[in-house]
Parts: sequence; structure tokens; C-alpha cells
Amino acid sequence: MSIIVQTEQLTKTFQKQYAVDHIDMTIREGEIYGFLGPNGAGKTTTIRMLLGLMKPSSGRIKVLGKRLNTHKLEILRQVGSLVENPSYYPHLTAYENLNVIRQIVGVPPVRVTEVLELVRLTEAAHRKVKGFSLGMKQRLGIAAALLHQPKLLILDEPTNGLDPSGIIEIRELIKSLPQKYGMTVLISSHLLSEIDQIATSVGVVSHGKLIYQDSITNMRKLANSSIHIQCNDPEQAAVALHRLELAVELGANKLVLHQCSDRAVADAVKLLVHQGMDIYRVEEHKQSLERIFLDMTGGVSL
Ligand SMILES: Nc1ncnc2c1ncn2[C@@H]1O[C@H](COP(=O)(O)OP(=O)(O)OP(=O)(O)O)[C@@H](O)[C@H]1O
Repeated sequence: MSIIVQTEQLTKTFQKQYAVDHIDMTIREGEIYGFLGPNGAGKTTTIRMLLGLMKPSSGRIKVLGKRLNTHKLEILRQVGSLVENPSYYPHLTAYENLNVIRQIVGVPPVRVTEVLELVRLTEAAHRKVKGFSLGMKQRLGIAAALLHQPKLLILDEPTNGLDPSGIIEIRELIKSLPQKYGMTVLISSHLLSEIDQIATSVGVVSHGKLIYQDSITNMRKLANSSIHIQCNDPEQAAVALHRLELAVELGANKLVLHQCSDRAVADAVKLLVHQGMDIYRVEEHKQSLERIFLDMTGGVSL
């Protein structure tokens, strides 16, 4: 899978304060990369640099295999974006607004109809944008970003301010893009649950630093539960449980079993009882992802 976005030590300072602090970001083809972090963490600043809207203080950016500072136009022709609230002509219809942008980006008129359909605005196509809800305006923004069939779509907090049904619609739309069009998506959010539901990989930013980057599957594994068994002879119990090929850790006066099924727990307890051991407690310990990231971000919640 080729790498679509790669930053090396990307940094931006404002008055000697780090807004983005030596970020190494990797986004692979076909991924929906969730860029997660609390307000003020540096997401928008990073995105603005990726789009060539702001110059980095230091570091390098490669998009679609090319250096951004030497191939800016060539790269941006293949990138679509929705950053902050896009502005439209309120007295023009959705169709007319998109038609203006279509002429600037140089694609055939049929694309307007296609993207309106894609974001489910066909019925509202000939209504003036000034009467649109926030959700409809966001969908129009995504339609505009999709007009030129970009390889990479960058969305900065696209569900901000939307009601639950609007959020679901945008989420379903974004999720369909990699399969339908081979697109790669970068989406930022300050909500862990949002990223968890939409992304295939995640980067967590806090105080300008990328503190975590991995697949969503591995992120979820962080929150896996463990089973704590207290018994009269934990050391002897650990030896006995090796037979079951379980991941066993010896804690203070207890055994800790990682990533095991209900069946494995039942077998472990049965074996220990069979060996004549006294079992005092069998407890499940589970750390929430919120808690894990709270610790990572030094107490700033996501
Ligand atoms: N033009 C600017 N001048 C000075 N400071 C700035 C500027 N732009 C951003 N900052 C600061 O950089 C830091 C990161 O801001 P940024 O907007 O990138 O965060 P964010 O993660 O996108 O948060 P939000 O979701 O609130 O937009 C903040 O402390 C912000 O105040």
C-alpha cells in the first residue's frame, strides 16, 4: 500500500510557542485516517500546512509521493478539502454554487449532478443555499471538495455542529469513499467516539505532539480487558497455567491473564481448583480508551 501523506518532523511555532511539534505522520492509500485531539492541540494548523495554506517553521511534507514545497500545484490538483466553514453565494442555489467551482477546477458539468447525488442533495439542488441547514452546507462543502475526484480528501471537523442524523449521514458518506472511489481520507475530530466509528487508522495529537499513531484495530486492543486471579499460591498457579498456553503475568499476590476468552478463563480456574489451589477472587479489569488517552494527553480529555 503506497504512502499518500508523510510528514517528517513537521513543526509550526507561533511566537516561539509550538502549535505543531515535530510530527511524523503517515497516511496510507485507502485509509480513513482519524486525526484526533482536544481543541487547540494543533490539528487545524497541521491540516493547513498539508494543504499549503501555511508554511511550516521546519520539517518536510510529502503528499502523493512528492514534496509539497516543490510540487504544490500538481499535488493540490489531486486533493480535496473542507476546512472550517466554507463560504458560498447565499443567493445562488446549490447547483449554481457548485457550477461556479466546477468552472474554476475545470471539470465537465455532469460532475455537478454526480456530486450532488453522492452527498444526497439532488432534491435540494435548485434551492438557494441561504435556506440550507448546517448539515446541508457541510454536505455541499464535501460535494465541492469531491468535484475534481481527488485522490486525497482532507476534512477538518466535518461533523462539528451537526445534529445526530446529520452526523450519521456524513459518517456514512465518508466511509463509502475509499471503497467506491479508491480515495484516501484524513478527518480531524476532538471526539474519540467519532473517530472510532469512522476511521481505519488513527493519529492522536496533544499539545502539538503526535502521541499515538496506529490502526484502529490496534487502538481498540489498548482497551482490552485482563483477568486478575487471586489465589493462595500465585507462583505455583502461573507454572500450572503455562500448560494452557495463556499469556500469564505474575503480579503482586495475583495472576494476570491477558486477552483471554471466557472459555480460557473457565479452563484456567478449573485447572487451578483441580490442583488443589484456593481461588479468592477472579476479576475483570478494563481500561477505557478515554482513560488511556487521558493519561497520554496528560489529563486533557478527548
Ligand atoms: N495564526 C495563529 N497565531 C497564533 N497562534 C495560533 C494561530 N493558529 C493557531 N494558533 C495556536 O496554535 C495552537 C493549535 O491550534 P489549532 O487551531 O491548530 O488546534 P486544533 O487542534 O485545530 O483545535 P481546534 O479544534 O480548537 O481548532 C493553539 O494554541 C492556537 O491558539
